[in-house]
This record gives sequence, structure tokens and C-alpha cells, in this order.
Amino acid sequence: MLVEAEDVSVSIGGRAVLDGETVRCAPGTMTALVGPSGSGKTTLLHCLGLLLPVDRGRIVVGGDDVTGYGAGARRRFWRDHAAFVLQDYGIMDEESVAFNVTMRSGLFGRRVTGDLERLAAVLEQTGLGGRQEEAASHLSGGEKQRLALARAIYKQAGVVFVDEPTASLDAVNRRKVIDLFAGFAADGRTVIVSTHDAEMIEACGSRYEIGSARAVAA
Ligand SMILES: Nc1ncnc2c1ncn2[C@@H]1O[C@H](COP(=O)(O)OP(=O)(O)OP(=O)(O)O)[C@@H](O)[C@H]1O
Repeated sequence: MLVEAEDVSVSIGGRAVLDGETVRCAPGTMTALVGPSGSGKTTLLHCLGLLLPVDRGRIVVGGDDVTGYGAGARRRFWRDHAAFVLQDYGIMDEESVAFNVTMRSGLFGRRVTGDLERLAAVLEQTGLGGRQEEAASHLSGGEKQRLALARAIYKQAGVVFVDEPTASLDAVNRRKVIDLFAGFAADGRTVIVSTHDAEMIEACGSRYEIGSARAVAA
């Protein structure tokens, strides 16, 4: 699914945070949003993911102008097409590891439904094997980050929005995470990454320098 921002501007508290940004994030590619701290990478990622409205310009997904989507249409987009790995991880502390990955519980009680075999495999892959019953509040910061990754892997969404996924990782785990997202793109998905990480940027098929309104083909 092609995800585009066309001439997008956003002001927060009267200050221009994005000024005429245009990016084109193609399926089958990892697209990097790069630039100095405070240049607006996270803000643009949130606009592309319909988490934040734009003041000017358009967000276009799969050829459809989605800029004016209301709450219901945005929720359907998130449910059917999007996975997010954001800086606050979006973990529900009071819920179990399993619920945080599958986002599904049984109609009665707290039994988690979904593809439990797949859940176990994904937790194994992210180093959280056997911990599905635990409350997410028991996890460390790094484990919560891996839980957010597990959710994105489990969901198999068409568009994956990722904010600084390697910021707090050691070299070995950084490589694993880069390979994981590169694998998503190789599967034909659209992967959009806000990052400072030179190794991650290197792995991206295209990159945009945010703040300069200038596209740089990789
Ligand atoms: N909710 C908010 N309220 C006030 N200012 C905000 C808000 N969100 C973002 N900003 C401001 O917008 C600018 C861009 O922020 P953003 O987080 O998009 O930058 P970034 O390029 O992702 O930075 P970093 O690399 O440090 O994560 C910053 O100056 C920030 O202070």
C-alpha cells in the first residue's frame, strides 16, 4: 500500500513543526525519515499513520485521500492495515503479554483468543518465549520494546510505522531489528521508519531528509 504525504504542514503551539513535506512510501520498500533531532520526523510519521491531523496538504493511502478521515475510518485503517512501533511502545501495562500482542481476549473472562501457535512463535522470536501470561507491567523497558515488535510481527499489517526502533539497542539486537523490518519490506509491505541510525538508514530503499523538504534517493 502506497502511503504519501503531499506538501504537509503542521503547527504546534503556534510554531511550524512541518513545512511543506512531501514523501512517498512505496510497498516493498523501507523508507527512512531522517534529519536532526527536532526536525519533525516523529510528527510526520504520526501524520502518515493518521495519528495526528495536518494543517495543510494531504495524506494519501493507496491512492485515496484520507486527510479528512473521521474517527471511524481512521480506526478501520489502523485495524485493517497498520502496525505501529512507536517510542512509547503503546503497551497496555495492566494487560497480559499475550493480549498486548494479539489485542484479542475471549468474550468471557480474560482468555486470549487468536492464533496461539503463531503467538508462541512470535514471542520466541522476540525473546519473550513462555511469558504470555505475565502482566506487561512486569517487563523491563527493553522487553516492552520487544513486545511492541512482537505485536507488529504478529499482525502482518500492510503498513508498518516505526519510530526509532534501534535507539536503545546493542549492536547485535540492532542488526536483528533492522533485518526484521527489512524482511517486512521484502514481503511486500510498506515500512516507514523515523531514525538517526546510520545502519538502519543504509538498509532503507529510500530516504527523505525532513526539515529540508528535499527528497534524496538512496
Ligand atoms: N505535542 C507537542 N507539543 C509541543 N511541541 C511538540 C509536540 N510534538 C512535537 N513538538 C515539537 O515539534 C518539533 C518536532 O518534533 P518531532 O518529535 O517530530 O522531532 P523528531 O525529528 O522526531 O526529533 P527526535 O529525532 O529528537 O525524535 C520539536 O521541536 C518538538 O518540540
